[in-house]
Amino acid sequence: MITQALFHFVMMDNEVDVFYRELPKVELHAHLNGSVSCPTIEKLISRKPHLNIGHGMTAIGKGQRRTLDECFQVFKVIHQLVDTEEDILMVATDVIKEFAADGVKYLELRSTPREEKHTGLTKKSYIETVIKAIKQCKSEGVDIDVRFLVAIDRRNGTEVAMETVKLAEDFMLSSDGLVLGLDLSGDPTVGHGKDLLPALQKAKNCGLKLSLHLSEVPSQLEESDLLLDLPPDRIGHGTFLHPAMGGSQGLVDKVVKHNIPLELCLTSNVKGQTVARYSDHHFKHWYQMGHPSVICTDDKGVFSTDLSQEYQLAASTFDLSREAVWKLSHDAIDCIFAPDTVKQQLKQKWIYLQGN
Ligand SMILES: CC(C)=CCNc1ncnc2c1ncn2[C@@H]1O[C@H](COP(=O)(O)O)[C@@H](O)[C@H]1O
Ligand SMILES: [Zn+2]
Repeated sequence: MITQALFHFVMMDNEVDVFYRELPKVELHAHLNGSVSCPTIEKLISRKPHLNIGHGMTAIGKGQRRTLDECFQVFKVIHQLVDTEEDILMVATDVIKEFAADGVKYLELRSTPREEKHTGLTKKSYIETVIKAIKQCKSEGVDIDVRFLVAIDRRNGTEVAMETVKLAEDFMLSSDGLVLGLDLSGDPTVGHGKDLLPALQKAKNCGLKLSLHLSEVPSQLEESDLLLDLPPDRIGHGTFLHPAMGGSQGLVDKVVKHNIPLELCLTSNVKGQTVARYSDHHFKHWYQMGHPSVICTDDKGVFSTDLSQEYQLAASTFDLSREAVWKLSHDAIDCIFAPDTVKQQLKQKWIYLQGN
């Protein structure tokens, strides 16, 4: 598996300057099934040839764009390929090793626990299997600290959200600090956040950290206003919060007041067409304000990218010096959900790597 992770990395390496590859990085917004690389998809396809799934159906290549709806169809295809404990173990192990090969030193993976009656997969065994993969990579000495966020798919409504919070709480208490929080994701055009507020409030009260996809599409201003009062511990995308993007000063004020870091995913937003071009990305507004902004991949498999490329893209688009890029990756440490001791260890690692 190491060989395949390295192959993938060498293939992508042509496009990325070694500075970005060697830059130590923190990845805080990565959906497990959106992060599956081509070599892993190939292994999954060979396990399930009867599904007749081709590569073009699981990734969006260079220069391509898709509607948001088409992007969400891609996840459905991947979910067909990943429906057993064995698949999840392989996918999670490969994804972790690929992030490590890309210079990511700390990773918060997120995934929606799924039940698959025909294979016996349960939501509990789903999470247990991801945890098993994290522990397996650690025991093999893979140089990356990996944590897990349990995801709520907003499409599934109030009751499932409440069940997911309970599950996440159980694992938070029994996983030796591996399960740290909750993610709210899924098709932003479906459902309303107000129906999920009680579940999110409960999660917060029991000590789960919250990362919420907010204002990924323009129509969510009222929902964002409501969810920001929780407040969440981090925001995914927040594309339409800023007045320059059609949001409002009131929303920005709330984000600033609570000092809520943003997880920003340039390629995802451009390929999903919520941002027209890289130079229009809302990174520029928040970064200029000095607000905590963390570069992330979202779905490195689906969007055919990796974190080094995303840093390079941010730097070339917004004219960031190497010092500024280094500071950007260093400052991401303060936004992780793991405790202060872990932050200190990571900061030591950054200092060590800068000197070498
Ligand atoms: C369409 C598009 C531009 C996608 C990127 N933005 C996203 N917005 C909201 N939810 C997402 C996004 N990317 C992945 N997800 C969530 O992550 C799931 C896939 O990873 P997993 O099965 O939870 O392991 C998707 O089914 C979806 O619920
Ligand atoms: Zn996301």
